[in-house]
Amino acid sequence: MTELKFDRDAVQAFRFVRREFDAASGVARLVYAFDDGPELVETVTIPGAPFALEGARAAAVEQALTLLHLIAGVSYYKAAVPDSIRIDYTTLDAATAALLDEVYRHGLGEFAYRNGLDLSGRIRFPHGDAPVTDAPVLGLRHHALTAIGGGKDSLVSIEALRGAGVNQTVTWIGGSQLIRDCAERTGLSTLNIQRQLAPELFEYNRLGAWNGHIPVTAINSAIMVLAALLVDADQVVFSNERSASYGSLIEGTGEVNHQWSKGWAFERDFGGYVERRIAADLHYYSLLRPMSELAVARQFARNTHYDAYFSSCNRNFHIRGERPVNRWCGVCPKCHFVFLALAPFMPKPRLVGIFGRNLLDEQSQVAGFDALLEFHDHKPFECVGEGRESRAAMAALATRPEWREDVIVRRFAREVAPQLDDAALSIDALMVLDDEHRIPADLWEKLRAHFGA
Ligand SMILES: CC(=O)N[C@H]1[C@@H](OP(=O)(O)OP(=O)(O)OC[C@H]2O[C@@H](n3ccc(=O)[nH]c3=O)[C@H](O)[C@@H]2O)O[C@H](CO)[C@@H](O)[C@@H]1O[C@H](C)C(=O)N[C@@H](C)C(=O)N[C@@H](CCC(=O)O)C(=O)O
Ligand SMILES: Nc1ncnc2c1ncn2[C@@H]1O[C@H](COP(=O)(O)OP(=O)(O)OP(=O)(O)O)[C@@H](O)[C@H]1O
Repeated sequence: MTELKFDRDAVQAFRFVRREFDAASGVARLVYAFDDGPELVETVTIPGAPFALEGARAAAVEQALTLLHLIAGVSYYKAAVPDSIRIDYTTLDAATAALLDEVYRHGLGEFAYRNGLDLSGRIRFPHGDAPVTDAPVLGLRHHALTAIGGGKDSLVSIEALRGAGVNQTVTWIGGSQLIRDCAERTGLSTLNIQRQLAPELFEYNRLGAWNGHIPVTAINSAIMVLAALLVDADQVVFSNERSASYGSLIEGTGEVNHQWSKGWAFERDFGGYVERRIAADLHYYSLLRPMSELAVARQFARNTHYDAYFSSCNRNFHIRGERPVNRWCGVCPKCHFVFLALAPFMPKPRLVGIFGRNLLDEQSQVAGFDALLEFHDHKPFECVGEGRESRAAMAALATRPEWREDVIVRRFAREVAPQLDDAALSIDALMVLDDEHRIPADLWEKLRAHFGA
């Protein structure tokens, strides 16, 4: 076997070499390379094969496969960030290139900031000027593929869809046992899609590749769109809340959003693209877009069914490496935020029971909570709510006898709250539902009261 070499500074071009889908096995192969280096092959396996594909459905699958190939390339492109991008097998149109420029530019925002790279004007997908045709209506079955991530958000969506009478298949990507347990706990039909990154990527990381966060929700979204066409479903449902559209405000840099591909701009542009260019009746939307994180937390707290199953702690989801012992590490920003967001809406013993400890009564956690409050620090690069949500939740706890003596709450009341405007600390203001979303009108009609009350 030849030894793998990688010099990120010597790379000139990132190549999208080819993409293949084998309908007999359900395996998609996404092939990339740097210059004339070895092929990097990522595989995605959709259960349910063999798939019978012909006519307009086969054409839509090919379009979706290409979109997935182009978006999933971000994991590899980031390793060298070369000036040139080449698509070996097709010429993109301007709209497709513009979507990809946006996904790479913003989706790699945190990566660029942390590595001190300036990506503005650097990412340009090549394109021609051929005219494009609108996607046909495929007559897809009225059915939702609902993405499940093991945390509270997707469980809120799943229960809301169930309540509204929408048929759904709970769907996840990857081999997480925790997500499988949550999915099975729903009692609904499930679909587990496997994904293997090209193993050379980990080797390249070891050899000094650029590394950092990638827009994983964009990749998962493109996988789910391909899966919807294959299993015949007309909706792909995510659970990204309004708060995901707001990033961390960094002094001297501006806004950097860790969760950009969970935000509204991505949902709007990706969802619109799917309907215009892949299948006119395939609808991609986030059911929680009108809601703040606190509104989602309130909704989750109304149901105890998942208490012993769910976890929002991302340390459960590493491809390799250790996982927390009891599903919650208790010290990361997501653990901090979810504990704080649920606290106003749950009896204290229930919440402490879920986490196995009271994070708000641990002196060593002060700095972690300060970052959430945007007090002496910026919002962490994690999927956590806005600073104003954390401040409102903490202010509510400061009025509750069962919480106000805990060290972090006491410190907030003493040192942070006096510097804040009381009017900006209202939880009620954060419960108002927003009108910016892509939820089908008839469904939203049924859910508005359910979410708003
Ligand atoms: C589990 C986790 O949080 N991972 C982030 C972590 O990566 P780490 O190196 O500690 O472990 P791995 O996840 O095992 O990744 C190994 C390497 O592979 C790269 N990689 C992974 C997946 C992929 O699709 N493409 C890749 O290139 C990865 O970059 C590593 O080099 O730190 C990384 C750097 O900051 C993060 O990129 C890892 O985040 C994962 C991609 C991930 O799946 N994270 C989700 C739990 C997550 O952050 N979800 C957000 C949504 C954010 C979004 O932009 O959509 C959420 O919780 O809402
Ligand atoms: N492995 C996965 N497969 C499919 N979808 C996923 C996966 N991981 C996350 N998602 C989806 O991505 C979106 C963002 O994930 P996120 O982690 O915020 O949600 P969650 O796990 O449902 O809740 P929480 O915010 O409490 O962690 C959600 O719609 C979630 O269902």
